[in-house]
Amino acid sequence: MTKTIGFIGLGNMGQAILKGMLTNGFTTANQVIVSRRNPEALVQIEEKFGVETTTDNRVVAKQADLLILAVKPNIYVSIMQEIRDYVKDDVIIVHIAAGISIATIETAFARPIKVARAMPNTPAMVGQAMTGLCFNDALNADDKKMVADLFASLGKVEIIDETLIDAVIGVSGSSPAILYMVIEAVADGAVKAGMPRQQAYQFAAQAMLGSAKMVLETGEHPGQLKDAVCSPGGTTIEMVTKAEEKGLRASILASVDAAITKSIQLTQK
Ligand SMILES: NC(=O)C1=CN([C@@H]2O[C@H](COP(=O)(O)OP(=O)(O)OC[C@H]3O[C@@H](n4cnc5c(N)ncnc54)[C@H](OP(=O)(O)O)[C@@H]3O)[C@@H](O)[C@H]2O)C=CC1
Ligand SMILES: O=C(O)[C@@H]1CCC=N1
Repeated sequence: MTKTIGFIGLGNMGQAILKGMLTNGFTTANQVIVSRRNPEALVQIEEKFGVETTTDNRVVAKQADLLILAVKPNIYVSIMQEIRDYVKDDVIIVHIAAGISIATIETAFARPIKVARAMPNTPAMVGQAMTGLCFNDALNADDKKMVADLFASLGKVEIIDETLIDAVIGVSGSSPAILYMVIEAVADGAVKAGMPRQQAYQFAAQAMLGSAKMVLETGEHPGQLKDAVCSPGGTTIEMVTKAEEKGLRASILASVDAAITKSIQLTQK
């Protein structure tokens, strides 16, 4: 990859993407330029990743062939107004914000522009992202492949229709937050029984990882896998009974639905 990759904003998600793409060889540090407002944070970023930094978003806009907007959704439009006269003609804008449609980006640039909309998640930091990706019609096949390769370097990527992006936010963009809560709660149970906390996190997180791999690698229905853990009259069926009694499934479904609803509301604003 000989293209210059620019990041405007480099917080939690931007750093997860940058770390993933450098670790997995999608690009090299000398091909990346980053802007954000906080100069001390930029010094830390230079030290940690070896990339060029600036506080001037327009400097990044001028240099980038692929420009990743990794700021919060509420400032997307003002950032686009700030940079739109500086970006290269054939720049690819990579947009990762919840609640902002491709059409909003096209309108903000007020000219034909290549837009890739991605919804990754922070497990990109460890090469295990799940990303939903869609494009506008301005990208050619090579452009699409390049952006898909970028996200493939962070974990798994699936090309989706933009109509599914809100569902992706619920199922994988936001869901790590509640999956961490599940790990925390499962570990709390073990701590209650006397296990040291750090050890409990190891056990709980490995159980989550192993269960996820079982779903992905056996292709079996999650319900079948659950049934296989439940010995008749055993401990697990007691656990499952309590989880149902406490509304675990309904609560998770409602939580995912809340994230999706919020994403739809943000998009309609
Ligand atoms: N966190 C997640 O799990 C996911 C987040 N996303 C999306 O990623 C985007 C970023 O989220 P996240 O990384 O969590 O947010 P953070 O708050 O962690 O990062 C935002 C970044 O934007 C920078 N920033 C703020 N104002 C400006 C400005 N005017 N010019 C340049 N940089 C600016 C901040 O740095 P400074 O203050 O120094 O300017 C910071 O680096 C959001 O749109 C979100 O929807 C998508 C998928 C998952
Ligand atoms: O909380 C948010 O809005 C972002 C989008 C998906 C994950 N984090």
